[in-house]
Amino acid sequence: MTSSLTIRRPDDWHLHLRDGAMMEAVLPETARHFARAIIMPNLVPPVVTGAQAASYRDRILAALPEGMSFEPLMTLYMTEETDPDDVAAAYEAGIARAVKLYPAGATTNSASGVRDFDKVRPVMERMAEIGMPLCMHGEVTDAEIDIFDREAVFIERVLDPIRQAVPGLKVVMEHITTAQAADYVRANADGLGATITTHHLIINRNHILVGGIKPHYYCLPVAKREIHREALVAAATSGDARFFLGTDSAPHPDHLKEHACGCAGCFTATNTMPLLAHVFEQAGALDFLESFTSLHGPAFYGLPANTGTLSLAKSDTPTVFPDKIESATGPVTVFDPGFDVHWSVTD
Ligand SMILES: NC(=O)N[C@@H](CC(=O)O)C(=O)O
Ligand SMILES: [Zn+2]
Ligand SMILES: [Zn+2]
Repeated sequence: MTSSLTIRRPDDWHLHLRDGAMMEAVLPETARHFARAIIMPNLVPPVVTGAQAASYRDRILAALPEGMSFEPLMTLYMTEETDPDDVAAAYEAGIARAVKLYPAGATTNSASGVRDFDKVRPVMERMAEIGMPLCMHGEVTDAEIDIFDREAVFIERVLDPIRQAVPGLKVVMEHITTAQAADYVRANADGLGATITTHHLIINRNHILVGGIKPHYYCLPVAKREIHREALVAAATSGDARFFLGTDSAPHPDHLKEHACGCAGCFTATNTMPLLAHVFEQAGALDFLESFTSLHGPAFYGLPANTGTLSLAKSDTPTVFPDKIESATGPVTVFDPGFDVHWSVTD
């Protein structure tokens, strides 16, 4: 039985840090274990321009506690007015690493996102030329499409046509939740990757709905059937370099989760690494944990892997994680996997 493990320091390729008091509360939770993260731009107002991304990056670095090191990798929120020159300049200056596409209305703070994909074609063409990745929230928003089908329909109606129309565009399918998404990634070798969250490797839709509604398990894309969770575990633990960790850790204060119209998002920054060690061990794939959390992401983004390490150990007694993180905007519930986890981060 493996009881300890040292891997290269991991990165999080999809993270929500928010801003202000919430950012101060959640940033140490990520910086404690992760060297870098792709920072999502869905603030209010969104981070659209290179100048906005640079000032958001400065606010993140200013909020970082003494003695912690962390590199935020910034993204730009794509709108129908996004200027290709501004995007290219921000990429070339190292200010922005990727652009994020939210179909308008698909998720938290996506109202300024894209309605007409033809309008953003020039930006995507420019990105393909310079090799800048496009991160996609892959769900259609049509009222008549069932929420559990929105990712699969997005692949057919939006993602595949965009990839045909803009050859060479590097795309990350963010937080994939279906077997169809994993299959699509595998079937398309060139410049296509996918992030997988911690929580989608653990919960299926029953966890949200059976025995009473569990608002802390509600996120977008919503967790699907068990067969899809199994497909995600198979993809994440396969060693296939196109799949890598993006926690999508998305803090909302409890009073907005435990609400008649509860916000979407699971907060997993605090316990992601022990949870993943558990999931990978259960799948008999502990040897592939490092490639999923620390090697495939940098390779996709064209960055070096981290030189530092992270050590985990397994003990006989279950690890106790905090139930909540306190913030000046209210407590944030830490994702509860619903089973005992014996792994913890030791160093
Ligand atoms: N995943 C979520 O359920 N919520 C995210 C937005 C997103 O990543 O879609 C958030 O910003 O709260
Ligand atoms: Zn999303
Ligand atoms: Zn997200």
